[in-house]
Amino acid sequence: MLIAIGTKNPTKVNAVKSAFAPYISGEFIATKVSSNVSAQPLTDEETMTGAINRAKNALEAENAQIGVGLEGGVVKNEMGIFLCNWGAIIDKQLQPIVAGGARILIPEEIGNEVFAGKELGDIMEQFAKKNVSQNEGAIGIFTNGTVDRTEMFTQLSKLLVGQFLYEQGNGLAAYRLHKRGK
Ligand SMILES: O=P(O)(O)OP(=O)(O)OP(=O)(O)OC[C@H]1O[C@@H](n2cnc3c(O)ncnc32)[C@H](O)[C@@H]1O
Ligand SMILES: [Mg+2]
Repeated sequence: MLIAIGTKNPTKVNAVKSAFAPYISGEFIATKVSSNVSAQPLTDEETMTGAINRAKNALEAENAQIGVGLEGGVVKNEMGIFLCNWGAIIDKQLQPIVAGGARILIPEEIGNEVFAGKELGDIMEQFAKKNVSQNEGAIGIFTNGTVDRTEMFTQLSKLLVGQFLYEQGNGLAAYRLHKRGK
């Protein structure tokens, strides 16, 4: 089975491989695809849509059996600005399984810069004076290294593969999203 992962970011690729490998035997291929949403999603819906689009685009680009997409974003509510992450698995049925990742508050000044139009990855690079998004991630920086971006995406990927296996074992499509929004 060919499993196409819609990114070249090593935190995402390594997370999918380590979460899927114990359960699904197959070959993994990392492929750079569009998310068809903005580079910096600002809502749960946009972030989830980006994950679904990456999964679909990866499946099609590599003619794979399964496509996987992971997308990072931020969300704002009355309590503050939070990291948000979503992931999706898609197969030839093209109806996605989705799961969300951990979320933490980010400093207000950083969140405001994101909502003013900058990418979080670029802000974090300036803030930490090194590449963050392909290493520990903002989540790793702001949790003092207790949970890094790879670990967060690994748990998210386990949620995805677990739902996929549950569905296969039970013959249910309960976890498939049937509505795709716009
Ligand atoms: O190559 P891709 O897969 O696009 O990897 P990316 O690091 O750009 O990741 P996303 O597009 O999914 O994330 C959208 C933006 O949010 C940033 N981002 C999201 N979560 C982050 C985190 O935990 N640490 C650092 N940057 C993060 C990221 O760098 C982008 O600017
Ligand atoms: Mg990106």
